[in-house]
Amino acid sequence: MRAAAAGVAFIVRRIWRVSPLRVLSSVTVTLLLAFVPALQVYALAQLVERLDGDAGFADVAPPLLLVVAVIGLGGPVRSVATTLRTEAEHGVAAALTGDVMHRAAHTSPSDLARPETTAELQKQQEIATEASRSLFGGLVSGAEGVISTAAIVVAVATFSRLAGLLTVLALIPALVAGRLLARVWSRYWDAAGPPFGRVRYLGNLLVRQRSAVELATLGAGPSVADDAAQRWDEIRALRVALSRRELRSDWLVGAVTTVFVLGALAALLTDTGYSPVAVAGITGITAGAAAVGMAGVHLGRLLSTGPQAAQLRDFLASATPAADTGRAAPTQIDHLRVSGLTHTYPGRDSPAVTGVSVEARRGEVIALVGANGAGKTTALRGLLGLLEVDRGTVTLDGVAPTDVGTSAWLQRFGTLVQEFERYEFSIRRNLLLGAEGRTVADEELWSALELAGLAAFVRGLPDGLDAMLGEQWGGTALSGGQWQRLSLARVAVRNAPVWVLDEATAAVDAESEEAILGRLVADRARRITILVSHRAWTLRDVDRIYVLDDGVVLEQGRFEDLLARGGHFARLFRHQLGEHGLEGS
Ligand SMILES: Nc1ncnc2c1ncn2[C@@H]1O[C@H](COP(=O)(O)OP(=O)(O)OP(=O)(O)O)[C@@H](O)[C@H]1O
Repeated sequence: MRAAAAGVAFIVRRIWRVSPLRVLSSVTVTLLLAFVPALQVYALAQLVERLDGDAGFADVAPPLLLVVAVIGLGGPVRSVATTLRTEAEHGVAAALTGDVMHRAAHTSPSDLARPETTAELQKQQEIATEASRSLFGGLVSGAEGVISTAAIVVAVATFSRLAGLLTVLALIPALVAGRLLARVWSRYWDAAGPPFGRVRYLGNLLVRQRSAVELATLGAGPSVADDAAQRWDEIRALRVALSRRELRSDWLVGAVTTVFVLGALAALLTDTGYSPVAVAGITGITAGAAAVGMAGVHLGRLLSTGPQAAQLRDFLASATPAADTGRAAPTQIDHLRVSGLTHTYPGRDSPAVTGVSVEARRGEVIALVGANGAGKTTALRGLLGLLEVDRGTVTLDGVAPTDVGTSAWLQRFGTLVQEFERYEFSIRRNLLLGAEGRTVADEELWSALELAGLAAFVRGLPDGLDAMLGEQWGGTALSGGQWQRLSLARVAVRNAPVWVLDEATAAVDAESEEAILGRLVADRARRITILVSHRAWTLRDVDRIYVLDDGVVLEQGRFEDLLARGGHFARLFRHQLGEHGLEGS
């Protein structure tokens, strides 16, 4: 109950900040409507009293006109109330969805790397759009129901106090049912959350251009659609079970309410001595039953969605983890040291990396190599502070991630990840994504594009740096390799003191790859560069290669030394290198 009240209060405050005028007008009009049934009772009572054999039109005109006005204006005024309420609801949904997006945007990358965090964000986004809307609607309609009931009870009580009392008591079953259904609804949301998330994911696969084309090419679209349909079935089954319970509860509430209504009618007829004026009271009691139902349904809705809104409030208020010290990141790092890094992923028996130690000085290019699953990416994620490692330390010039906080730590890195995203923004915006808040001259953007081997292509575009990317926005399409070059250029614009390039040129053609790596190596002096590569020849000029196998560094050294040793490295690259070393070198 307290959580529901807290949630309602939160939504009311938020909606008030968004559009106070709409809230005020919506509440005022709805509350006015709440008095309509009672007014009707009053007008009818007046009418019946004046209807005797001697009455003329002038005698009955005032109450008659009141009845006509109440009935005639009721509909249009209600649609004004609905319009105002819907506008206010949309306003609060948009504002809260924006709040969730900002909260997501300020979540630390290490937190975002955990699946629970993204699941929570999705859940809160749903609450922001759905629950917040129904809550405001529920609050206004619930208030209308309660005030309506109170006004009717007062009107009916003028004929019979007992009838008034019984009408108000009819509220009890509706409230009890609302409370019970609130629990059922919250269990439904818990159970339906995962299939809803899955359906959204599958739906996106079928409508997002890249995955849709790939699935269509594979001929796999229908099976993904079937999969989605199955999840809908699961959701439908849960929803049907819920509807059945709602139905049973409605019947029960209806039956008990009917008993109260019958009691109220009997009391009314007895207390009015079966006089014609009882007609007004009868109208009041029947209108009261409807108002009671409305109050029960909407208050029940408040009880079920209120706690969710309270959850949303706590979620939005929760501090983003790893507050930073506020110190500016250094522009130069002399020494990187990773010592004894060990990490076991949740649910795994053995560590993905064990005791990994890596070192690099400014100006050096080092590489991590190993078969798929050897632990290279895990080691890099540990280095970036994106994992809570079991053991081991990472320092840059003696400073550890915990000394400065996650985002300040990450400012020291320019990272190109294996699964880089294709941001369908303009080229300029793409390049500036890692340098937000810094003024970057166009020359800097061009030299980054030069490094990544993309400058000639961008110069050829009519809008140059401002060319929009992504065909679905009427922009330019890029090839896979061009997207990767753009991501590399972004790392260059970021200009961080440590570059982490996880297969940065895997999609680039061999000739261009050689040129890009040549430029990277030539330009190495100002930074520490860490590469992950599966192509032997890209490792020739690297200062030190760390060879990982099953999460352990088996060998380290320069390219020729490792080859000469004939160990794991030599075996790993045997096919690429041919019998006597690098073919064609
Ligand atoms: N999020 C995760 N949860 C559980 N296990 C994981 C997770 N990420 C990776 N692993 C496991 O950890 C091991 C090392 O994976 P990692 O991604 O570090 O390998 P890698 O050397 O980078 O491989 P690749 O060359 O394919 O990129 C693998 O066995 C992988 O299945």
